Amino acid sequence: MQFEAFAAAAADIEAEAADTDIVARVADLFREAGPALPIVARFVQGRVFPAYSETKLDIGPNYCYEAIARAAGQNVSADDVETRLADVGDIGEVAASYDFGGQRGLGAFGAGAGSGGNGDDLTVEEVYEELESLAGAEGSGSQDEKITVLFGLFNRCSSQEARYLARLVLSEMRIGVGEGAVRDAIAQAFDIPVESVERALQVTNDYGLVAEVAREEGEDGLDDLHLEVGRPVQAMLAQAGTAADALEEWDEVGVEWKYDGARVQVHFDGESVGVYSRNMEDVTAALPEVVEYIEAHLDEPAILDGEVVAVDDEGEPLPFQEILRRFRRKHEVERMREEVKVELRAFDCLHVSGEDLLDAPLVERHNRLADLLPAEAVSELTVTDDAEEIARIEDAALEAGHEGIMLKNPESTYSPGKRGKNWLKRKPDVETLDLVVTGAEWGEGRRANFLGTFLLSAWDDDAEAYVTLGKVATGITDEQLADLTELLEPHIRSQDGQEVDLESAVVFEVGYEEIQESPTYSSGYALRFPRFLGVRDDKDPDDADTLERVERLAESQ
Ligand SMILES: Nc1ncnc2c1ncn2[C@@H]1O[C@H](COP(=O)(O)OP(=O)(O)OP(=O)(O)O)[C@@H](O)[C@H]1O
Repeated sequence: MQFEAFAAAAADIEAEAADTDIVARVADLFREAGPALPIVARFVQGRVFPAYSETKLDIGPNYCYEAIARAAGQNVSADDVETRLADVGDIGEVAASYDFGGQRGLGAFGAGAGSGGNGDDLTVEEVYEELESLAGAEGSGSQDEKITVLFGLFNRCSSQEARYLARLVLSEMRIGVGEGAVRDAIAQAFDIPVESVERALQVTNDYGLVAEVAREEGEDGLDDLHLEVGRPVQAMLAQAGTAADALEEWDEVGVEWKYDGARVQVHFDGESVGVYSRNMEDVTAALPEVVEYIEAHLDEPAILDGEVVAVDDEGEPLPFQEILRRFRRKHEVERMREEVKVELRAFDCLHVSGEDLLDAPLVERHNRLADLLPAEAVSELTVTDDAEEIARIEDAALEAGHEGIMLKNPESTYSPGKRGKNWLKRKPDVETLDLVVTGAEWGEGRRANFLGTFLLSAWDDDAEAYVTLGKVATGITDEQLADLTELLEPHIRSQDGQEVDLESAVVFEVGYEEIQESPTYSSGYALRFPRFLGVRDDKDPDDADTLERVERLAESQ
C-alpha cells in the first residue's frame, strides 16, 4: 500500500467526529490495505510494533526534529523545528509545513532520497522496514544512524505523509482510533462477529495478526488462535468494591489476600522462563529469584498470573516501593537482590501444557495452579458466602501486612485487559467511626448468655439526643463477646425480650463500607456492612463522633 494512501485515510479519519464514521473509514482502509494490512492495523493506532513486542522505536524527539530539519533544507535547524512546534503544538503539523519535495536534490544526506519528489512511491511496508531497522540500531553512532534513516524517510514524503510519519515516530498519532475502533473495524471489514475479533485480540494481543487472520481465514481462523507461551497478554483488572457488593452479586465469593507488590505474568515453556510486567514489558532480567523458583518447581509449560512481593529477612512483606527499586535499578540486579528479596505469589493460571484456561471458571483455574506450584507460592483462595469469614480473612491479610483483599466471582472466566465486575479490590476502611453503644441484643444458642448485636449511635446536636445509625455484629470473636457483655451489662437500663436498652457509656470504633441515607434508623443514615474494630476505652461518649461528622462523611463519599 502506498504510504500516501494511508496518510490520506488517516486525514479522513481524523476529520470524522462520530465513532461509527471512524470505524467505517478504518474498515475501508483495512479492505484496501492489501499485504500491508498487519502494519496498517497498528499504524492507524499510532503503533509501529505489536504491543507485546520487545522492539521499541525509542527515538528521542530531538532526533526527530533534527531529521525533519535536515529534510527541510539547509536553512532549517532542529531548533527552528522545535520553535515551530512550541507555536503549533502538533509535530504532524510542523512536519507538514515544510516543503520536503522542493528541497530534494540538495542531498548531501541523500540516503533513500534518490528516487523522487512529491508523489514518490513510498509504501507502508517501506516505512515499516525502515523504522524496524532504526529500532534495531544500537551502540555508538546509532543515534546518527537513526537520524539518517528518518531523514531518508521524511525526504521522500509529501506534506500529508510527513504529517503522519512524524506523529507515528513520536507516538502521537491521535486520529481518534483506539483499540475498540480497530476491533470493530476488523469485524466490519471482514464481516465477522465482534466477539470473535475481541477474543482473538485477547489471546494474541496482536492487532496485525488478528486483522490478517480475519481477512484470510475468517471467524474459524480467529477461533483457532490461542495463547502462546512467551507472548504476554493483558492482565485482568479489578474494580473497587465491597464485601456487601460481592455477596449481593454472587452466591459465593472467592476471597484472596491482596498483595502489595507488582503484577507479573510468568511464562514457562518447559525450559526457560519469561516474566512480564503489567504493561507487558519483559522484566525477566530484573527478577532472577522468580526465574530460579519457576525453573526449580514448575514441571509443565504454563502461563501464570500473580504478584511479586518484596519481603524482609523474616519473609514479612515490604512496601511496594521496594519492588519498584528492583525494576528501576535493573542493571544492578545482583546487588539489589541482596538488599530486597522478592517472592512470587501466583493467583491465576491461564494456560497449562498446551491447554488455554481463559474460559474455565476461576475455581478451576486456581485448582490447576495449586497443582503446579508449592502452596507457599500460590494465593490461598477461600470460597464462602459468609460475611464474617470475609471479614476474618481481611483482618488476617492486614495483620500479615498486606493491602486488603480481592473478592472474585468464583464462576468467572479470565478476561484479559478487562476492568470488569468479576474482580473487586477491597481496601481497608479509610475512615472509621467512634460510636456510642445505646442498645444490644442477647445472642442465641451457644451465645445466649452474651450480648451479641450492638446498636450504634451518634450525638445529634439539634435534637440534643443520641440517634441510631446501625447495628454491628461482625468482626467480634467469642472471647470478645464475653468481655463486651461484662463491660456493658452494668449499663443496662431496661430489657424487652432479647433487646436491651443501654445508657451511653461505651464507645466502639467501627469500620464500614458506606454511609447510606436510610429511614431504618433514627439518624436518617445507615452504615453499610459495619465491622467492630475495638472498644475505645480512652474515649467517653462525649468524645465520640457526632451526627455532623457522619453527615460530612456521607457527603464526601
Ligand atoms: N490475589 C490477588 N488477585 C488479583 N490481583 C492481586 C492480588 N493480590 C494483589 N493483586 C494486585 O492488585 C491489582 C488489582 O487491582 P487493579 O486491577 O485495579 O490494579 P491497580 O490499578 O494496579 O490497582 P492497585 O493500585 O489497587 O493495585 C492487580 O493488578 C494486582 O497487581
